[in-house]
Amino acid sequence: MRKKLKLGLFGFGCVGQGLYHVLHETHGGVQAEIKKICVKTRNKERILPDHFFTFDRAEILNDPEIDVVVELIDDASVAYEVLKTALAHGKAVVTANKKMLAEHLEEIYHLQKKYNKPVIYEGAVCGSIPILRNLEEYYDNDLISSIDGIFNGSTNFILTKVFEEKKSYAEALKTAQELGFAESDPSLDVKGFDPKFKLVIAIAHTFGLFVKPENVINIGIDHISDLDLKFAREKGYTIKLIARAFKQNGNIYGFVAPQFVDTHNPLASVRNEYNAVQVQGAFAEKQLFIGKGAGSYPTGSAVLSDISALSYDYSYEYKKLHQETGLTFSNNLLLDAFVSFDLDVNITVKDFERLDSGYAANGKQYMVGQVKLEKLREWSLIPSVGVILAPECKFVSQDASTKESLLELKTV
Ligand SMILES: NC(=O)C1=CN([C@@H]2O[C@H](COP(=O)(O)OP(=O)(O)OC[C@H]3O[C@@H](n4cnc5c(N)ncnc54)[C@H](OP(=O)(O)O)[C@@H]3O)[C@@H](O)[C@H]2O)C=CC1
Ligand SMILES: N[C@@H](CC=O)C(=O)O
Repeated sequence: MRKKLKLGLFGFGCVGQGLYHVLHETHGGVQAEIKKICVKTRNKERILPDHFFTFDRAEILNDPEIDVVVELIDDASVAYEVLKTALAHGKAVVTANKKMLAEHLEEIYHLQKKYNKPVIYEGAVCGSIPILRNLEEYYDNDLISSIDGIFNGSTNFILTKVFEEKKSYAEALKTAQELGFAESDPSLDVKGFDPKFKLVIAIAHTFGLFVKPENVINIGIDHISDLDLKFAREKGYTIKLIARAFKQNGNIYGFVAPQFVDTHNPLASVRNEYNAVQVQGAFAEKQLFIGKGAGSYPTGSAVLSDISALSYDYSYEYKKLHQETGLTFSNNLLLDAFVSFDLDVNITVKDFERLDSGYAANGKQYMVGQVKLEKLREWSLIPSVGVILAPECKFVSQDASTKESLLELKTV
C-alpha cells in the first residue's frame, strides 16, 4: 500500500529548490508534502513564505508527524549529524550528500539495521541516472566485473567548454558554479574528490565492499595544461575525467583520473553536465547509462524518485554485501599514462616500468609509458605536472602471482 509522506527538508539551495519544483509539478503523482524546511542563513530572500522555514533542526527532527527527512545541505558533517538523529527518531532519510555517504557508508549501513529505517540516495551518484537501484535490483544476479564512466558533471562541463568552445578553464568553472553544478568548494570537483565519493558508494552497491575514500586515488583535471589540450586536439582525442572500479583476482581496484578518449569511445560524445555509467556484467555484458549528472531539476528528480520509493517502503538491501566474500581493495596497479612536466621537475625514465616515448618541447617534458598508480598520484599533486591516462590504457594488477594477474583489462 502506498503511504502519504510528510517531509522535513534540510537545505533549500540548488537541489532543495529543484525538489520543491519537481514535487509540485508531478501534480500529486507522488503523495508527499513538505512540512518544514531547515536552512542556515537568516535574511536570505526565499521563493516561499517565511512560515515554511526554520533555523532550528530540532523543529524537524523532533516533529513526530514528519516521516522522512530529506537532507540536501552542502555541509557533510552537519548532514551526518542530521542523518543519525533522524534515524534515531524513527525517520527514514533521503540524501544526495555523496561526501557524507562516502565517508560514513559502513556506519550508515549499520545504523539502518539498528533503527530499522532506510537511508536512500540515488541523487548522490551521477544525478539523474538511476544507477543504484539498478545495481541493487536489476544486477542482483549478474556478476559485474567493472563499473566506470563520467561521474562528475562540473568537470565534464568544463572539459566540454574548454575543448569545443575554447573557453578558458577559469571561465568554464565560473559558469559551472553559476549553473549550480559545482560543489560549494569546487576543488572537490576539479581535483576529482566528488567523483571518487560517488565511486566509493557505487563500489558498495556493485561489489559489496565498503572502501574508505582516503584509500581511493583521485587525480583531477586542475593540472591539465594548454599544451596537454593541444596534444589531445592534434591526436583527435578529447579528455574525460573517468571514475572506474573493477574486479580482478579477488581484488577490487578503483580510482579517478583524466583519460584521453578516442572519438569511437561512446564516452567521447557525453558532453556538458551529462554523466555516463558503464556496467560490465558477465551475462548482460556492457550497458551504458547516460543522463544529467548535476543541476537543480535533474537531481531534484532523483531525490523525488527516492521519496516515491519510500512511499512503497523501499530500502536498499545491500545485496552484493551478502553475496561477496573475501574481496579486498588494492591500488597495486600499473597503468599506461601520458605525463607532462616542467623541465625542473625530477621525473626520470627510471620512474617508469616501461617507457614508450619521451620528448621535450615548448619548455615541457613529455613521457608516455607504464607507471604505478601510486606514483601517478604523487606526481598529480605537483602543480606543474599533468597526468592523463592513455586512450587504450591497460590496467595490470601486480597483486597475485597466478596467471590471471597478467590478465589485462582494456578500456572501451
Ligand atoms: N548541485 C548539484 O547539481 C548536486 C548537488 N548534490 C549534493 O546536494 C547537496 C546540496 O547541494 P546544493 O543544493 O547544490 O547546495 P547549495 O549550496 O545550493 O545549497 C545548500 C543549502 O544547504 C543549506 N545549509 C547549509 N548548511 C546548513 C545547516 N547547517 N543547516 C541547515 N541548512 C544548511 C543552505 O542554507 P541557506 O539557504 O540558508 O544558505 C542551502 O539552502 C550537497 O550535498 C551536494 O553535494 C548532489 C547532486 C547534484
Ligand atoms: N558537483 C557535482 C554535483 C552533482 O553531483 C557534479 O558536478 O557532478
